[in-house]
Amino acid sequence: MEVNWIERPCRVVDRACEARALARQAMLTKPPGSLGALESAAVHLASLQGKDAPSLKNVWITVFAGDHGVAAEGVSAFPQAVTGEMVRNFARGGAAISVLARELGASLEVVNLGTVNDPGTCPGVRTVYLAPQTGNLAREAAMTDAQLAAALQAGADSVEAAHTADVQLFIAGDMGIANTTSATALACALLGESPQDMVGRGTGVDDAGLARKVAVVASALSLHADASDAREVLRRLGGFEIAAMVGAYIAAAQRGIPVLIDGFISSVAALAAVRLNPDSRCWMLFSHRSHERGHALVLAALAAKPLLDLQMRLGEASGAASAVPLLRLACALHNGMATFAEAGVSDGPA
Ligand SMILES: Cc1cc2ncn([C@H]3O[C@H](COP(=O)(O)O)[C@@H](O)[C@H]3O)c2cc1C
Ligand SMILES: O=C(O)c1cccnc1
Repeated sequence: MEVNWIERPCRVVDRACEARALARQAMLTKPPGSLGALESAAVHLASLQGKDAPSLKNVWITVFAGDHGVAAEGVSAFPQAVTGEMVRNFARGGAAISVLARELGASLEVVNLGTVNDPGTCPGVRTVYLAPQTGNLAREAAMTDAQLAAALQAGADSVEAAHTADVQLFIAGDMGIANTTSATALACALLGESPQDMVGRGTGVDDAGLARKVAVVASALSLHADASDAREVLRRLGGFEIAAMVGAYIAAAQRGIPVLIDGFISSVAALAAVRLNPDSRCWMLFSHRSHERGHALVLAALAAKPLLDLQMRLGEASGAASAVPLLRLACALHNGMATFAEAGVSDGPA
């Protein structure tokens, strides 16, 4: 039987290029390590791109959208109709990620996997219709096997389009009212954490909403406690857009395209991707620490140190997009600084 594509090997990272990048950093006119995370990011990008001069000229962003049945439990501060409305807003260029993508000169693709409030055909939106929404994970499995497979494939298809466009970085973003509930349940199940330690306010639920969210995640975890592996956990507790992000992260690692992880939702998808295909972890850079409560535990489980902590809690890939200018600076420093020898600056101990 053919191995499921999810399990196929990831591209091997270029360790010789990494060693050359580390050696170059040591020769640049600065005390070793003084540019901190900008140094390690440049070295990481060089090793992933297999280029002595890493570049982030062409950046690709896909926002995956999908609705969640669990919204019916009153776990979001906003109505479910917002998901479809925001798809239209992305298409018209008015969302935060639309502005950020324009500023970065990045390609922005929107993939609608199914919303209750159907935005219809919008320019720049690829529709991969799975259902109006997932099943309510507090009462049933979120997805069927076929829906999960199609969502994973939708993510891989975006990576294929990005590959054809010859991009140097892939960013995935999420849009789906109630998806912090889904992502939190998924993270709790994958990490064995308790809902009390993970559930946050998402779009800004009040204390009663927070208590409801904790109860919903707790009952979902007991309902799906017999889920046998990471794929089944993802099928039962995930969302269309979250599964598409998982598929995209794994496909990018297999294609050899570095990915920049966004906030909480994106990191939970990254965690699921790593559980399904552990070598995909090498291809991930982490952009920011979200204000959403559970993010710290998810980042710790991935041994991830994000570049920024701006108290952002939006999703849509907005945190990742905000970190791109820093990564571009990291590349420019790596490629453009003079070495001690070139500049005639003394590099030895005093
Ligand atoms: C106008 C608007 C734009 C958004 N863009 C991203 N999100 C973010 O908030 C939602 C998750 O939070 P919760 O679980 O509390 O519903 C997701 O749609 C996520 O992408 C938005 C939310 C709203 C309201
Ligand atoms: O960090 C995130 O991804 C996030 C946080 C709150 C709401 N939506 C997304």
